[in-house]
Amino acid sequence: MENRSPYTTYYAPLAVLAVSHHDIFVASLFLPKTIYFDLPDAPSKSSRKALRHGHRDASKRPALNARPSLFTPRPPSTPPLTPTEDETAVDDGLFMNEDGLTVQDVDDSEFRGPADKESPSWGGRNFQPTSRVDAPPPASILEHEKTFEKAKELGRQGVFQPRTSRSESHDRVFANANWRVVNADRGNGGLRNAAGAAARDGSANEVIWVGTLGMPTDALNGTQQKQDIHDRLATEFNMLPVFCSDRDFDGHYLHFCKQILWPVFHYQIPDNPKSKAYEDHSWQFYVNLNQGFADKIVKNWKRGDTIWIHDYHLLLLPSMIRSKLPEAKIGLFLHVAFPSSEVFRCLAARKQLLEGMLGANPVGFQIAEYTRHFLQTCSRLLSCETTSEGIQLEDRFVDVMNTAIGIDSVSLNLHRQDPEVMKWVNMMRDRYKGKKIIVARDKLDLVRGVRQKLLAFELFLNKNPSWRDKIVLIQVALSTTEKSGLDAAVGDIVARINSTWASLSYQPVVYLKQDIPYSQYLALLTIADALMITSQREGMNLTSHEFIVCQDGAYCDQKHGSLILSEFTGTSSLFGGQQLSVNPWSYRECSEAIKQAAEMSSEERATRWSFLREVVSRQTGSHWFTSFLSRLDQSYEVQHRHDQISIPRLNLNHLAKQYSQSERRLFFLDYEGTLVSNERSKNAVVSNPHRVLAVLSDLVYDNRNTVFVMSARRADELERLFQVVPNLGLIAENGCFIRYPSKSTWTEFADRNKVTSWKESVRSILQYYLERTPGSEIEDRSCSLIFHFKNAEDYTMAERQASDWTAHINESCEDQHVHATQLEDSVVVESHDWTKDTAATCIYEHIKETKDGENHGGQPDFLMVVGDGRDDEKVFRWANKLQEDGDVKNAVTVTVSNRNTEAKTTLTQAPFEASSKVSQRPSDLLELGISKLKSLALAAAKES
Ligand SMILES: O=P(O)(O)OC[C@H]1O[C@H](O[C@H]2O[C@H](CO)[C@@H](O)[C@H](O)[C@H]2O)[C@H](O)[C@@H](O)[C@@H]1O
Repeated sequence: MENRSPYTTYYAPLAVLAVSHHDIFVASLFLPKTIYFDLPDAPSKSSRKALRHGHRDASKRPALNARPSLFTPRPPSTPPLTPTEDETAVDDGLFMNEDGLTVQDVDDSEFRGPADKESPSWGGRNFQPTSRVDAPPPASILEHEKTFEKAKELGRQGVFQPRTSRSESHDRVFANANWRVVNADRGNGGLRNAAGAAARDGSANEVIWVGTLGMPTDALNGTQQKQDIHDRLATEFNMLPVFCSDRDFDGHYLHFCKQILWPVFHYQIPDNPKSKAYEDHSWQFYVNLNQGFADKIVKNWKRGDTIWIHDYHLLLLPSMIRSKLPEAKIGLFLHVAFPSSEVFRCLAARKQLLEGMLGANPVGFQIAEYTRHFLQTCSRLLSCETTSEGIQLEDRFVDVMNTAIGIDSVSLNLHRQDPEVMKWVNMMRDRYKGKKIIVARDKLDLVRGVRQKLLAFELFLNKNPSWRDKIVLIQVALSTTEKSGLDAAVGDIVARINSTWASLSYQPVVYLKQDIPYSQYLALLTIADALMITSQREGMNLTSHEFIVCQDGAYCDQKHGSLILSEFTGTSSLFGGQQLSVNPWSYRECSEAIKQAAEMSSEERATRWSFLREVVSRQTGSHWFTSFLSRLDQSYEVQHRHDQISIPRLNLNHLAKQYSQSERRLFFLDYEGTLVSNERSKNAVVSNPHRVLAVLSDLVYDNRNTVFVMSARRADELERLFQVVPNLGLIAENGCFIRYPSKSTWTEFADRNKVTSWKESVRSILQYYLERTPGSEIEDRSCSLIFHFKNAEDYTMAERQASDWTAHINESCEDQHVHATQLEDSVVVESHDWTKDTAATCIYEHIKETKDGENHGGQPDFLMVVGDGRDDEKVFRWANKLQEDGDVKNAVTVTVSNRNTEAKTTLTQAPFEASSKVSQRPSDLLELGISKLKSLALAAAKES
């Protein structure tokens, strides 16, 4: 351990963890390690070392003083001595940057291999097995219904993928080859760096990684080798490999993730009319792969362990694990953007995906915008109750929060000291002397906006011809699995700019369609006058952070370069406007930003840079890693405490004792769903109102009792219902109106002007939907508006759209303190200002102040609240607090529902009762309880 390089991400051996504590499983699609097979005809490690150490064919090697080919004028070419693909990512001690860029440990001082040279296609490397499937299927699959028909005929599920002609001998070669564990060249470098930094800083325990090897593994099926690989990774590297079939991986990653989720999460809706079919066909693979992860984690989990799931590849995993391990501590962090609900709803599997995510607690996002979108999407698509903090499910609360990832400057600074970086800094400084340099390194997919950037640069040159010869754009483009024709389009633009503006000594765009070694990458960030990011959407963008660190002037006099940054990146929202923020869709704006960057005074650059440096230093990867884990602990603690306190059933004997010992009693009894079954429920059995009335009459007979019934109904309806119990107090329209016992007048709490104003706004929205939903109607109550769609001609459609109407009102009318709630056949809109608990508080204060004995007055020493709905929870909380504060001697709060609650007792059926033949409904149970109180009350009355 002591000898490990400071650059190396450290993964402690499993044995150490086993004795110490609870484990942290970090589930991410790709493990930080993969396997290199030493095949008979592949270069051995020693021969590869020899290559790196200069024993390569001398005729192909440039002289030491040769100009670095990276920046040789046209055609842009590969840097000298670029090792072949199979040499990449094979040395231990690699460092990853955000995009999974592999970088050699600088201990290996002579080797400067390329990083992730061409983002090798899955199964496309010659030191690893080939996939059993052809991936991806050609785009033409969408044009040929017949292909699907044929697949169906053959009884196959999923994407129709012809078998490759891979031979049996291929499998045998790999089954018998020697192998080594090497650093993986794909995956989330930002996450790995953060985990490594947190471990180094001692602020988080080492983790057990769970992921795939990022290579086809069917060829290893049934071999001892597969088991050995598994065991070695588990025991020596703390990594649990998930082996899934090549077909599942292919369908999951290349199809569902890359063709459906990645574009949609970045606002690019697949517009092929047949892409729905495409999505359906790859969905099952997404499910299968997630299930593979779930099985692996469930098998290895023990009580107290933490599970932290990462990114859009594994969205079903939280609920898959939750269903097997209800008590597990599970967190989910989404690294990519989360789109607006309007975009997310285009996904066919939208509900499954959201429900999958909600198995976690907490769910984390990079920035507030994504959190907001997620909350809105859940509210709209799942019709669940949301607050700014999270989502209230029936049985638990899911915290939703944002905490942005950062970089590890410590490690980055160590790498910057590498003499190789200095070598490249010096070369490039000389090469571009007197010129402004704009740099960029992006994946070449539509989302990253490389095309827009080049067009903006072209516009800049067109508008500012005086800058010819004085400015260069160096664009590094990493290839992706995306097949979009973008490649050719970008190539054309580069050619056009260069052919228009180049001279014998000047090439305006240096375009490298390949990745570059890390040392060159760092050198580029160091010598640049500006970094230009024009992503159309991006979860964060850590290249910007790395750029800021490299611009401190420590290794180059060129410093404090400008950051031209798309406003659609997560990073943009953190940088307080000190970046040159651009809308990548506006070429004009981007070209002006280039001009501004090129002409900015050094004072202004310094001021902006200092601010950005401060943000980057504060928001580190290590901090992100530990703060998410501590938030996960907190969420779990709260949840667990709640689960642990199993709410006791109401003890009637104890209640009777409290009752008989008290002198002034105050009752708040909810009506719908509590005293009578909820008529909204499809299976409702309406209670016998006469029995309810009889029980209430008995209760109010004792003048030490003051009883209020709380209801959503209108005042006149309640009056009619309870006219035979005049001594009963009533709360109508969920707290807007109160009628005290024995009074005939109502007190209204709502401010009429306010009500009129919010109703106007809400009515105009409802009116719009009313006109488009024949059969629906708007009910105008004094303090609420109700949109009824029970009789809608197309009920199914109305029911489906109700969550959108609800969300629309909640978004538009937030400032007016109103809230819309979707019920079974209606959407109810009412004010936040007057609720059941505000009414209960008023009544309590009023009764307290009223002279003892006069009109049920005097300080209550017994308070009972019974209810079932979410709106009753606040009344429970209020009553519990009165007891805690010593204001009321006995406060009894009772729920008659199964939701998680603040009530101290429940009247729901215990499991054994539920199975008994004569099962009772909550309202019956309450009647029983009240009947018992009635007898006590009568007995007490007789005694006195
Ligand atoms: O291409 P994939 O294998 O599907 O992975 C998606 C990307 O994951 C990583 O980027 C994401 O996380 C970064 C760190 O939180 C964040 O800055 C970025 O915006 C996210 O997209 C990885 O760095 C990329 O290379 C992957 O493409």
